[in-house]
Amino acid sequence: MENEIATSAGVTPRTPTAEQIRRAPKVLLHDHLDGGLRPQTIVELAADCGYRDLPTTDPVKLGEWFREAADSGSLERYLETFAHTCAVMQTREALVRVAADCAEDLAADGVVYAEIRYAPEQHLEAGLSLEEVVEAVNDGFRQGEERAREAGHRIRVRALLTAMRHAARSLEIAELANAYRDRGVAGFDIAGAEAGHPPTRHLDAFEYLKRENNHFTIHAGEAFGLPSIWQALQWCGADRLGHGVRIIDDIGTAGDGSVQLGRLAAYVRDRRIPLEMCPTSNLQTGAADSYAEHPIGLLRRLHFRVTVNTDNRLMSGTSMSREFEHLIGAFGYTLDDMQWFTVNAMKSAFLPFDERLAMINDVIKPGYAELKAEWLFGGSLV
Ligand SMILES: O=c1[nH]cnc2c1ncn2[C@@H]1O[C@H](CO)[C@@H](O)[C@H]1O
Ligand SMILES: [Zn+2]
Repeated sequence: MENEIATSAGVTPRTPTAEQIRRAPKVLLHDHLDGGLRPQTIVELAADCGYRDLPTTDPVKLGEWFREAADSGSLERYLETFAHTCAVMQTREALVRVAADCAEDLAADGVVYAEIRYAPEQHLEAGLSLEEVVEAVNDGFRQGEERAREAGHRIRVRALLTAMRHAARSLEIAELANAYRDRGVAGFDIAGAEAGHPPTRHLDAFEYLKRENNHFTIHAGEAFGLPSIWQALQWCGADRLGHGVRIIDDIGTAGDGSVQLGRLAAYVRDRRIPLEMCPTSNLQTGAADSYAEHPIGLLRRLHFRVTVNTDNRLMSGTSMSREFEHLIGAFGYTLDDMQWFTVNAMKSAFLPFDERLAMINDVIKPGYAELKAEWLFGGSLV
């Protein structure tokens, strides 16, 4: 789209180009390691480990298969596709490679800070210990950061350890997250099918993490409504909400356009609870009907602490740039809006405060300032 230039009164907000969106610094808080593999890598790892159940070994068709299979309107069916990615992530070499690819791909897409989650308990089939899984993934992230640096990109990656909500290992995984806290692991999460698996089943894990002054997020309010969000916050004490889209059910809009927040929605906004929103994933699992109708539009207008995320780049055929392209198409967002979402995400990261502040002031704001100034010079400043 053609960029408009300044009016005499000031600068008309311009629609960012695809290239600007890619180059803009972005922060990613909700992305699953086992949901972001390159199709080519899956095919090669399957051949290496003798996994024969892939639906196809053609990388292009495999990418399409994941997107279509995940596009079912149900979270449970969406999650079935992870059997294939987890199957090829069972050795140290495979985990290092997938984690390194992940960091490299995100950096090439302009992501400067990412928290990548995965469930260590899903990578033990070939005999690795939980510790070996964490160390392999950490090593992969360091390799990917290094490869990105060589390619001229800067990214920092931290891991979040996920426990599966239908299983019974959450306390053990929480202890693992705490043990690796100063070694690449920034926090904890629970994921998996939401209906029938309330977060309160894992209270001992959350209470342990709180006693240890550690951080956690909970997938809540994605496939299931307000009770799940309420439990995640008021029983479990989550620092952030994975998705949280159903908070919209506690927000009423009157005929005159005025908005009324229920007690829970008001609490989420007042306490600045970060919402890790993943628009494309939500369209696939039926949590929203279209980008234009996605609750992120209203929540951003109401100044909730909203962040933009990918969830599963493979299953959703997406990237951070693509998520922003969809939102810009639906809501007319500008670089200022992108910066607002990005600063929100950086403020909400599980990094120490001084590092978050430095990322905002020394990386994110200068990055956006440079992009916003380009129209003055008719091109890139670099
Ligand atoms: O959107 C989601 N909601 C709930 N669980 C998910 C979602 N995406 C992925 N996983 C689950 O998290 C595990 C660890 O990464 C994945 O294996 C998948 O089962
Ligand atoms: Zn998720």
